Order: sequence, then C-alpha cells, then structure tokens
Amino acid sequence: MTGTGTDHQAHPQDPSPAERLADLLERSRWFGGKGRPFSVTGTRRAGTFGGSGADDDPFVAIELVEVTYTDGTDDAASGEPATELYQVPLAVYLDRQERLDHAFVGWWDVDGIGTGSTGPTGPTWAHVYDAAHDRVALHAWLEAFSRAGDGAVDAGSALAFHRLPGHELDLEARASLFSGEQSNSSVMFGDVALMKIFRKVTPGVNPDVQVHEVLTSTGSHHVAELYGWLDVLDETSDAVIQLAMLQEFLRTASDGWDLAQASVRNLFAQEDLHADEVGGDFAAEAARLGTALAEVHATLAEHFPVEARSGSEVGDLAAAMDARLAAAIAVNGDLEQYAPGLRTRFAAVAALGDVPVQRVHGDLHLGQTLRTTSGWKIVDFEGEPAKPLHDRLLPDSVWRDVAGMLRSFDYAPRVVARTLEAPDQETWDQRYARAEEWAAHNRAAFLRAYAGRDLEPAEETLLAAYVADKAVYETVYETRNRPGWVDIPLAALARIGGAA
Ligand SMILES: Nc1ncnc2c1ncn2[C@@H]1O[C@H](COP(=O)(O)OP(=O)(O)O)[C@@H](O)[C@H]1O
Ligand SMILES: O=P(O)(O)O[C@H]1O[C@H](CO)[C@@H](O[C@H]2O[C@H](CO)[C@@H](O)[C@H](O)[C@H]2O)[C@H](O)[C@H]1O
Repeated sequence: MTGTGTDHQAHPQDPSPAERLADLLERSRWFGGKGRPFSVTGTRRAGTFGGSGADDDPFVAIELVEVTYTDGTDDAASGEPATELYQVPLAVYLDRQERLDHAFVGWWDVDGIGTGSTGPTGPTWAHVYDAAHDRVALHAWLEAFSRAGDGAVDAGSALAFHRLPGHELDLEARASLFSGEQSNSSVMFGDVALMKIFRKVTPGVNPDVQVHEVLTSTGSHHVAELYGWLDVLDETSDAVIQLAMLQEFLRTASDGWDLAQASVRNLFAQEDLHADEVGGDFAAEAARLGTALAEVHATLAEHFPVEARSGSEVGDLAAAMDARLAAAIAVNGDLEQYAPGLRTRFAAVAALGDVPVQRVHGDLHLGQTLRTTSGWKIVDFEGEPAKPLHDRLLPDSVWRDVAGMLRSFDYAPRVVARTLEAPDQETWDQRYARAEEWAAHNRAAFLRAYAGRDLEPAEETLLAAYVADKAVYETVYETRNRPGWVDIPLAALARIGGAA
C-alpha cells in the first residue's frame, strides 16, 4: 500500500491526524478491519528512534493507533474485538521530502511529535510519511538492531531492541519493503535479514516471536532462524508489546503457493494427462511438506504444554466452531444454507472422547511455506490474524494445521482455473473436475506423509470439522478482502455442508 496521497498544500490541521491515520489504515492491505465501520479513538507513542528529523536523517515515531469498530459487534456477539491496536511507524522530517510524495501521511505539530517546543510564531509542522515506504527510515531499524547486538541501549525510550547471538548484520544492506504485503509489513535488508513489522498488536507475547525463538534454539530445520525482536513496555496496559521480529532471510526460497500454482498450470497445459502423469506433479513436494509439518508439531509438543481436552472442553471446541459459523453468517448470508450440515459436523466433535491439544501454527496454508535448497520451511506462527491474542496462544489440535493445508490444496487449482478462458460450460466443468483431481492427489500425498498411517475415526471427525471451520473463516476473509474469490470457500462448503 502507498500513503494517503494527501495534498501537501492543504492546511496542516485539516483533516486531523486521527482522520489521516484512519485514511492510511483503510487503504492498507494489513488493516484487518476492512469492510467494518470504525473510527480512530486514540493514538499513543510507543517511542522514537533514528535521526534528527533533518533532511535524509528522519526519525521514526512508532504510533499505536486504537481503532474502535462501530458496527455493534463485540466479543460476545462475534468473537471479534470491538477495539484493536495497530502499529503505524511514521518517518518524521522537519522539512518536506518531495521524493516521498506517494507515502505522505500529513503534518504533525512538532510539539505533538515530541521533538521540541512551539516556536514564538506558533507550531512548527513536521512532514510525516509512512515509514514502511521510506528506505532511509527503514535503515534506522537495521542500525538500532545492530547497536543492540553490541549491547547498546537506546537511551530515553521505552523501546527495546533485542538480538540473539551469533549473527552479524550488514549495515550497508539496502532496505526494501516486500511488495506482497500481507497481514504485516515485511522488509528485506539485502538478502541476509528480514524484518516483520507487526501491524495488529496486543499487549503480551507475540506467538510468531515466541515459536521462532523456541524452534531456533532447538535447531529446527523447518523455520528461518530468529535474529532478534523489538518490543516496548506499554504504560497504558503495563505490559510488553512485541512490535517487530528480525530473522534470517531465506534467499533460496520459493513460495509454496507459487510452486503449487505452477504445478497446476502444468497440468492444465496437458489436457490428456492426469495429475500424477505430468512433469510438474507436486505430490512429492506435498509429501515432504507433510513430513516437515509432522516434525514441527513434534518439536512444539516437546517445548510447549500438551494437554487433553475431554468432556465439556471438547464441547467448547465444537461450540467455538458453531459460534464462528453464526458470526460468519452475519457477514455473508450465503453461508446460511450450509449451516445445518456444518452444525452436524461440529456436533460430531462434541461427542468425541479425549482430544489431545498442543501448540500449533494456527493459520497454515501454502503461502506460509517456503521451499529452499535445504527443504521446506514454515513461516508466520502468529495464528489467525482475526483471533484475539489470548486464543492464538492456546493449545489446539494439530488437525487445525493439517486442515489449513488441505484447504490450500483446494484453493490452488481453483485459483488457476479461473484465470484461464473457458469458451463453454463443458470446458469449465472439465477444468473443475481436473482441479479437484489435482487437489485430491496432493491432499492425499500430504496427509499420508504427515500421519504415516491411516487416520483413526476420531481423527477423521476432527479433521473434517477443522476443514469446515477453516472454510467458514475463509468465507469471511474473502468477503472482506477479496470478494471475487468468495465462491472458492463457499463451493467447498456446498460440498461439505451439503453432504453431511
Ligand atoms: N525468512 C524468510 N525469508 C524469505 N522470505 C520470507 C521469510 N519469511 C517470510 N517470507 C515471505 O514473506 C511473506 C510474508 O511473510 P509472513 O510471515 O507470512 O507475513 P504476514 O504475517 O504478513 O502474513 C511470506 O509469504 C513469504 O513469502
Ligand atoms: O497469510 P496470512 O496470515 O495473512 O493469512 C490470511 O491471508 C491468506 C491469503 O493470503 C488466507 O489464505 C487463503 O487464501 C490462500 C490463497 O491466497 C489459500 O492458499 C488459503 O488456503 C486460504 O485460506 C488466510 O486464510 C488468511 O488468514
């Protein structure tokens, strides 16, 4: 996303900073509140670091922006919080930076940004830009992480840059923002380090930092090594908020989602062959992914609590799926028709005996997997962005992650199929049949390698429920973010809900 494109010539106080921030959020890919009415109900400064604010020496002001939704939803009704906190780092220049017009956010009163006092002629207006789009400002993070490695502490700020030992940072590295921004903003420093700026933040431990720290310390081959993180002691909540994570950049990585799509294109290009006959058959990779996930789950089980849910707790698991369905129907009424079949699947979970739970990924899909020369890596252990932090830290069933991958094998061929011309219904139907063949072939390879055996009936029940629950989540996600794709999870629910 770029800045707001606010007119540099407008009056500094019009619109207000809160309105400018609301505008910036609304246009940003990482803003999770799309499609919901909201207003900015507060901002607080986590801290500042970097330069003096002079030309080519900006300082970074990290704003924590409180957003309140005004659609009447609250925790009880929807499972979604009525307020959220977003991190918005701003690059502050005391003079206008013409080269950054695209990332201009607005003017801030110098008093308001804490750099000095109002001059005799009235407030001095600093020019403020979206720091994620400003290479010079991004470099300030690299420098601060580098100083943290030398044991240096930034005086006068509640911000703390932490580093794990054993890695050098190259201060000459060029900073660039990943173009495919997702729930957060990721920045490459050369081809050595990657920094993720967390956007929706919550007081407490960030699961991405926490899991990467554990898997790095155990020498897991399936994650990028953690190099460090940035946090702040937030006075308002009296808790630490983790703001950014620095990790190894996997320079030989290819995105699992891109590889899967390439395989599907290969299949569609050879009309008379089956998925297991084409050169681009993905099944061996799907199987390696299954093995990698099983190994990650085993390591997580060794280092985080493993518990058994039984009786009413299993009922709670099923009730949570029911509640999510009810909230999702309020967002997309097309779900209503599948509700009876879905509720039957969720009720089957409530009837299970013990369900083992442990720390899991929580939002696994092909876009969270990277194929490197040394095998598959899994990224982004933050869990589902829409869930409250407390829920994302809770142990869950490993079948949630497996279900996420199965859904992704369902998405990949259908996304490719819709990019191709279909002159008539017959071509369309054939393509969809082949899409399902690709999906089934790779789902089976993945699942076989993951489990290494046939699933128990109870596992089948759980997996089916998690697949349905994920498709319900996706319906909401697509309705809000990519309405043109919402038919993909809805079609899956028609198959699942209709058949139950
Ligand atoms: N360590 C890494 N090295 C190289 N690329 C990475 C690394 N971690 C993530 N990526 C890429 O960055 C993208 C965004 O990362 P992710 O952790 O999924 O961010 P988000 O939380 O914004 O969804 C991923 O799809 C992946 O392609
Ligand atoms: O990667 P994020 O944590 O931001 O995850 C969110 O966005 C994903 C899309 O990028 C979304 O995944 C859905 O679309 C994928 C294809 O783009 C597909 O492979 C997944 O199976 C599907 O769930 C994810 O659900 C959402 O949380």
